[in-house]
Amino acid sequence: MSNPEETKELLAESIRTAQSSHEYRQDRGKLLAAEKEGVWYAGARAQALPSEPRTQEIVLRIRESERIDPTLYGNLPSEAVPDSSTRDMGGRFLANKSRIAESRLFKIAQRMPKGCHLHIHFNSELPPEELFPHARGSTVLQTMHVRTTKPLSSRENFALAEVVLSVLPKDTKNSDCFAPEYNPDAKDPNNSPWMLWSDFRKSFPSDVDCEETPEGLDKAECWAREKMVVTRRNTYNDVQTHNGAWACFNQGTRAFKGLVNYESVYRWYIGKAIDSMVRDRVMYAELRPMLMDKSIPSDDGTRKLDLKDQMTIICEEVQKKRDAMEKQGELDRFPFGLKIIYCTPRSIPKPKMQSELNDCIQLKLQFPDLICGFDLVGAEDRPNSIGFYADLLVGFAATCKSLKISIPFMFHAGESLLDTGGSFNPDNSNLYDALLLNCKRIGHGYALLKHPLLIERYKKQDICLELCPISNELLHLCGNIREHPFPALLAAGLHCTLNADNPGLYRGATHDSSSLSYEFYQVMVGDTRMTIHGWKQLAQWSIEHSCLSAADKERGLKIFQKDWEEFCVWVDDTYGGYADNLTSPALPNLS
Ligand SMILES: O=c1[nH]cnc2c1ncn2[C@@H]1O[C@H](CO)[C@@H](O)[C@H]1O
Repeated sequence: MSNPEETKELLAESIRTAQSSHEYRQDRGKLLAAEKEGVWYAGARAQALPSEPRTQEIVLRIRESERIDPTLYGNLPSEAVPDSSTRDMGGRFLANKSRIAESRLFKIAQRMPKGCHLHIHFNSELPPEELFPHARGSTVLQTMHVRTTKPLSSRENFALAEVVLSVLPKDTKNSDCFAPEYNPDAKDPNNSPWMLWSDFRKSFPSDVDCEETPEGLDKAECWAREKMVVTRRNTYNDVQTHNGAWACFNQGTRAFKGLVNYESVYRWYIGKAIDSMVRDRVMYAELRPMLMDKSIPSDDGTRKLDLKDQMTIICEEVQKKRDAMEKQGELDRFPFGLKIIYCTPRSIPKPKMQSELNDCIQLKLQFPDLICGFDLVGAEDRPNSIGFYADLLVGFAATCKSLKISIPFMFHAGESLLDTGGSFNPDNSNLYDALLLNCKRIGHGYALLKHPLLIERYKKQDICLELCPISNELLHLCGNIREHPFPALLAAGLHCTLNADNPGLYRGATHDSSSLSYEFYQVMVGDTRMTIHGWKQLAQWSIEHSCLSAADKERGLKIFQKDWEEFCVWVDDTYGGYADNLTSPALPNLS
């Protein structure tokens, strides 16, 4: 033990060291500067407009003031237990939804030019609230049918039953879903489980409770809607599991399909989907329809429209929209139309996969400018892995090469916490096969951080990640955006884009058509290191990694640059004064 004199001397010495610790502070400054220099959005920052630091300052001031604003989030650390009106900024998406609607930061995210939307399932751009009015409309009044997987004769069955909508000829034999003797078997050729949707709506009891009752929908529609969309109750309830969330979601997509897949609405949908993207400041999209179902019905249910008919409708409606926009002098808002990524389920046997691959090539030959990729869909924790089909996929790539056509793979890969390709063996991870099969981009890539070698290889092969953060939360990969690995994936140097995946099913009960705006909002509140240079970089990558031609990409980037300039001016004009008057804490220097 040292004597008191020695202790005194040591303490005096340490105070002297602290006073002369400039060196430490300098080292620390250098360390931070080095990290900032190599930050993932350095490219966008290097080309920032002179006005961008100002935009950055406004956005940060607003974000940080909204974090502590008691009417929005109220995230002030305190010993007092906060009241039930507080929410975490970057907490659960659906719980925060009503706050986001009030947020200035969200309004800025809505106004921001987004570039391209590269990962969105075809049916889910629009919410069910916009589709139900069509399903009760005159053209399908006699033909829109419904079946349930249980008789709706007890309260319990209302909760348990799955629902499917479909347009069928008007002479379809009608059943009564509400009768105790209702037979739901859809596979038995001697049974017709279908009930006319208009009868179903009339017979629907008035005392069935729904979690959400969006304006304009009747009881039956609210009930059916809840079988389709992800709600707070079905995703956040404390006994929900990962598989449970996926099962609900899959039931939802099966139910939802019937609302979009008939001739008049399919046609109407294309234009409306484009309108919604334009409002969301998206300039181009690559949509993913599930094309294993080969046809959709005409409104009277008597004709079948095959894949060629469907693709023709898409081309016609895109052209109509282009013509209308050109007339308004607004073609730059959606200059390249749409492209289609052929999707088929990962659950099918090999011979079926072979015929799907053949169908994809046929469709590409018929619609060379429309078909731009091939993907496998469905939960990755269920069979099959991509590797299971490797021979067929290698053969497909070789066939495309000899036909001189390009159909790059854009597989869902790494959208999993198990990362075992639907097996018990981590060696079956889809992330290996996505690399070896030369994917142009992958859907999600959530699990990629587990593979440092793959990270390097993905970068080398310039494989872009289509991140879908809200989808990942709602399907139980993470608890909220702050737990999502996007900051680490970006910091690892991977090129990423932001995507809404299934916005029509993820939006909650609000009549608004934003989809990508929510994703951009989420990353800004999900990581304190996100900046508007980061926003811009993500949008620019979405153009660079799209399937547009080199000339279109160049044009797209030019349009984006002009839109970005206007955006920065708009932010200052609209929120500059407001932000200057905020008395928020000292802001971090992120520029
Ligand atoms: O995030 C996803 N991962 C994998 N499959 C998906 C995802 N979202 C939708 N689907 C699947 O795509 C088909 C058409 O929508 C549906 O089968 C749905 O389950």
